[in-house]
Amino acid sequence: MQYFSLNKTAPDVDFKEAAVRGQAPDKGLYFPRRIPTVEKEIINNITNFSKEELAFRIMLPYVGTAIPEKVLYQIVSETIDFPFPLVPITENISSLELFHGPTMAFKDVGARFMSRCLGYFSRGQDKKVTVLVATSGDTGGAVANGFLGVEGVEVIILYPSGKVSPVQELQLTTCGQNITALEVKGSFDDCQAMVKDAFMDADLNAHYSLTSANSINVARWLPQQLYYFFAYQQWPNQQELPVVAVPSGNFGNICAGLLAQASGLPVKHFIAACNVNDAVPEYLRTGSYQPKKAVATVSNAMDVGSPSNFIRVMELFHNDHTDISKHLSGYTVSDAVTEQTIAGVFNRYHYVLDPHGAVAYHALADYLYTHPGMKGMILETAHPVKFPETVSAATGKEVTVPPEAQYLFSRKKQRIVMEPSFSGLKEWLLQR
Ligand SMILES: N[C@@H](CCOP(=O)(O)O)C(=O)O
Repeated sequence: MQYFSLNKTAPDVDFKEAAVRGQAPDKGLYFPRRIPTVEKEIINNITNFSKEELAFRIMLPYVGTAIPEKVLYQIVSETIDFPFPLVPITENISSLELFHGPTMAFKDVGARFMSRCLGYFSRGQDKKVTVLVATSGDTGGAVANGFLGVEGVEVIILYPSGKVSPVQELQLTTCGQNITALEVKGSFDDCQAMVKDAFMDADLNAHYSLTSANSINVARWLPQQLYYFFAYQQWPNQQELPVVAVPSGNFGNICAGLLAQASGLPVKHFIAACNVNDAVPEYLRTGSYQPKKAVATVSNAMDVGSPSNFIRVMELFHNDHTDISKHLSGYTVSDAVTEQTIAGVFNRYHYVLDPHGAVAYHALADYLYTHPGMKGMILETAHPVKFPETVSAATGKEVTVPPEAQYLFSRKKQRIVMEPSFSGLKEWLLQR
C-alpha cells in the first residue's frame, strides 16, 4: 500500500514511512492511494470471524509488507484485547461502548496499535523516536499508556491548560518514564498547531526523529475502523442497516468509519455529532467550510475549532458537497441539551452517558425522529467517570470510579507549563 500526501507535493510512501513520519514533508496528511475492498465473504459471514482474525484481515492491506503477517497478527490481537460491547439503550438506539480499554476511551485502539508498530519499526535503531502529540482530553492518556516503557520511543504530550477533565489530566501527567506532559496556556488548536510546526522545523528535525500520535498519523487513524466492524458483527438485523452517530472533534474517528464504509462495511448513514465547535456541521448545512476558534464545553475532547481530518473526509468524497451530504449529516448540540440528555436517558432507561455520548445520542434521536423506521447506534467514546462533575450533576448520582482507575488519584501530577507559542516549544526542545 502506498500513501500520498493530501497537499500533493510530497512523494508517495509505504505504511512504515507514513507511520514514522506522521505528517508528509509538505505538511499534508497521508491518505491511502487506493481503498481496499473488504471481501464479500467477510461481510456476509462476519459473525464467523473472531475479533482478532477480522482485525487482521482489515488492517493487512493498509500495512502491506511493512510488517510481517505474523507480527501484525500479534499487534492487532494485543491492540483489541478488551471488549467492545454493543448495548441496547432503547428499542432503536444502541451504544457501542468503546471505553473498556486501559484509559477508558476509544483512543486506546489507535494508540495501542501505533505504539506497537513504532516499537517494531524502531527495533535496532540508534536514534530515539520522539512522538509529539496534542490532546483535548483523551488522546493524551491513551498515548501515554500505549507508549509507556516502549524502548527507543519518547512521548511529549501538549494539552490545553484547564480544558481537560481532572481524570484525563491525571492520565497524561502521571506516567513518568518516557512520557512528558506540557501544559499549554491556550486551546487544543494551539497545541495542534505547535506540534504541526515542529514537524516542519529544520533545526528540530536535525536533532530529533519526530512523529505524531494524533490521528493525522495513519498508524493512529486507520485502526479506528476496527470497532465499526465489531459493531456490525453484533448488529442484530443485518438487512436493516444502522445509522451511526459519532461524537466528533478532530474527525479522525468518523473519517475512519466513512473509510470502512467505502471499503464495503454496510452502514445506512453517518452522523457527525458536535458540540458548539461545529465547523463541519456548518459546512454540511451551508457548503462553506470555515474553521472556528474553539470554545470550551462539557464535552471537552471535541473542543476542536479546526479539525485535522476534515481534509480526509473531503478526499473520500472528491470534495463533492452533495455526495458528502448523502453519507453524512451534522448536528450541533449545546451544553444545556447535552446535560438534559444525560439526565433524560438516565431517568428513562437507567443508562449513564458521558457528555460525548450524550451529544451523539441527542443527534441520533433527532435524526431517527425524522426518519421513522430506522435504527442506530452511538459510539460511546469515553467512560462517564472521566467527567464526574457533569454526569453526577445530571443524574443526581455519584459516578463510581472503576477499581482499575483508582490508582490515578494517588499519583502526583508532573508537567511543564508553557505559553502557546511554537518558539517556546522549540526552545524547550532544543535545550533539553
Ligand atoms: N479528541 C482528541 C483530540 C485529538 O484528536 P486525535 O484523534 O487527532 O488524536 C483528544 O481527546 O485529545
